[in-house]
Amino acid sequence: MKTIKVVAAVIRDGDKIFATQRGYGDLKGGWEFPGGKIEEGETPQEALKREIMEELDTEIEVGELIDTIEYDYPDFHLSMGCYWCSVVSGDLVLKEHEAARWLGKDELMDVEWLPADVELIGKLL
Ligand SMILES: Nc1nc2c([nH]c(=O)n2[C@H]2C[C@H](O)[C@@H](COP(=O)(O)OP(=O)(O)OP(=O)(O)O)O2)c(=O)[nH]1
Ligand SMILES: [Mg+2]
Repeated sequence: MKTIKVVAAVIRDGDKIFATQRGYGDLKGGWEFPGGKIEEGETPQEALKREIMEELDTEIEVGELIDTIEYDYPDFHLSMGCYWCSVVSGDLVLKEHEAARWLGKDELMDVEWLPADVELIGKLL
């Protein structure tokens, strides 16, 4: 099966984290951490900064790796590096997503996460 390498930003502000709802494609409507596919020649950190600029018009600082999630979707294997991040500048403008929420710890289960994210949410709790 084909492996897709993805990076995702867990953007934190105080005790809340930023979740976004996918606006297009097969998984439309599911909640995720913003980010996307690593392109050839990029480090994970470079890819994540680029993706967040593209998707949210915001500059971030990429911190520690939280976990790498490995998940089998029906048609590909996902390998997703999830990093703690914080906003450096910008207003988190939704350029591709349908909606976004800042979630506190007691709200993390209030949205319908993509299947691969459920394990990560368990770890964040
Ligand atoms: N960004 C992101 N993708 C996730 C998460 N969970 C999860 O299963 N995925 C899957 C959905 C996609 O099949 C795959 C790649 O993410 P993506 O669609 O954001 O990639 P991208 O921004 O490069 O978008 P595109 O140019 O390919 O349309 O990872 C998550 O929390 N964040
Ligand atoms: Mg994306």
